[in-house]
Amino acid sequence: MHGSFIVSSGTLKRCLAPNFADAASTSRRRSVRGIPRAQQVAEIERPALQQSTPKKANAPPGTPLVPPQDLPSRPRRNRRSPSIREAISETTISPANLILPVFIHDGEQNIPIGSMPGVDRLGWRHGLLDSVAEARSYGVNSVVLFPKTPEELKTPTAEEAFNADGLVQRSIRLLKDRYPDLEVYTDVALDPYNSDGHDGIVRDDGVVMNDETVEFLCRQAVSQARAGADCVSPSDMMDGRVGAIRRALDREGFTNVSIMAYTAKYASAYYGPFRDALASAPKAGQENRIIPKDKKTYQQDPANYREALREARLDEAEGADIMMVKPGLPYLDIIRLLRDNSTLPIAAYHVSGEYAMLKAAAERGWLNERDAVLEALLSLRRAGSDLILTYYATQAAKWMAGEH
Ligand SMILES: NCc1[nH]cc(CCC(=O)O)c1CC(=O)O
Repeated sequence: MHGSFIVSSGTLKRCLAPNFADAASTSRRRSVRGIPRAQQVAEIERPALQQSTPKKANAPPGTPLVPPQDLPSRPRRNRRSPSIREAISETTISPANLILPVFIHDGEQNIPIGSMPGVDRLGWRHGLLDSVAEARSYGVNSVVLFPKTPEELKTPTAEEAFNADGLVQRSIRLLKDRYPDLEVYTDVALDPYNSDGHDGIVRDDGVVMNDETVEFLCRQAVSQARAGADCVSPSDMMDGRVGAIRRALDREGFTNVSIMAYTAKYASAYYGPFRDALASAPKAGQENRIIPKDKKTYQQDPANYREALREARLDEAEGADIMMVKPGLPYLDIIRLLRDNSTLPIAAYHVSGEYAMLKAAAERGWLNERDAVLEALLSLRRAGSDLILTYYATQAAKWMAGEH
């Protein structure tokens, strides 16, 4: 193995650093009249270094300690073998970092989702239990639940969200009954239950009402906690909801239930396949009512960076246990921003559109799916996230275990 790295220094200079080698030999040959060569290098090429570098006792005055052409910087030495690369690898990822989002419906069959090949709406009993069992067998022990609500149960005020016997509440009980050590996360927002397709309650004039919505979110979070959820995750982006939910949970005795806040959630085009999966996109307006066609009055503008820090300070002060950035790859700078400005764990949501892009390219043979997915997830970790929500969770854990 080492043999492959033994190349004559002349060849190395020609192959790897032709410009550097040329520059070094030219400077040696060049002579400036009346000045000794060592001094020429020192005075002409490195005046600043000459002043600050300590000198060997017996070296002539003006001799730089390390003439630059004799100590070329070669970062490739630290990449030359798998052992050295592994030894100095800065970022790791393991199945324990992953949270699997699952779509569930109130039926028995698993139903494929067109824009997310490989992901199904799971039958809430067997499909869900099987999927969780498989994830756990590869070390993924966290799930977050997203329900597909039948249209007839949706209302403008989304009461189904806190039905004690609703699909999510039943599914939490089923999961915690079977796997008490499973970490069950829930989504807190009204969109899967709201006939208008918004995360909050829409007034007739089209305003998504903040404080009224927060009251409903508190009831939703408490009902999920009562069913056994370990962590509730407000994804609605209403103001003040983290503090209100914290107080509501504590008042009901759920001081151990945590809150993973969607802190910096952007009004993104990358949620398209998710809204297909749940039929939860904003609905068209009606004659007597205005319904906003997008979520820009509550989700953040993709152009904004500082705003994420403002949201993070609020969520932290209001008692969030984990802060999330969403989507993932297009927002690596925001993950890093939060990481550097908080001591809380940071989560990243590798969303449905990111999954769909990778799948589509892989299906066409344009990307190596395994390598591209693991690189994407590693990048989310490198940017500073502790947890990653990804539809690839089980598959990625399989790849990490060396399976195909
Ligand atoms: N509050 C709803 C919610 N929770 C998670 C996602 C998107 C997740 C994904 O795209 O994978 C959305 C969609 C939205 O805000 O419209």
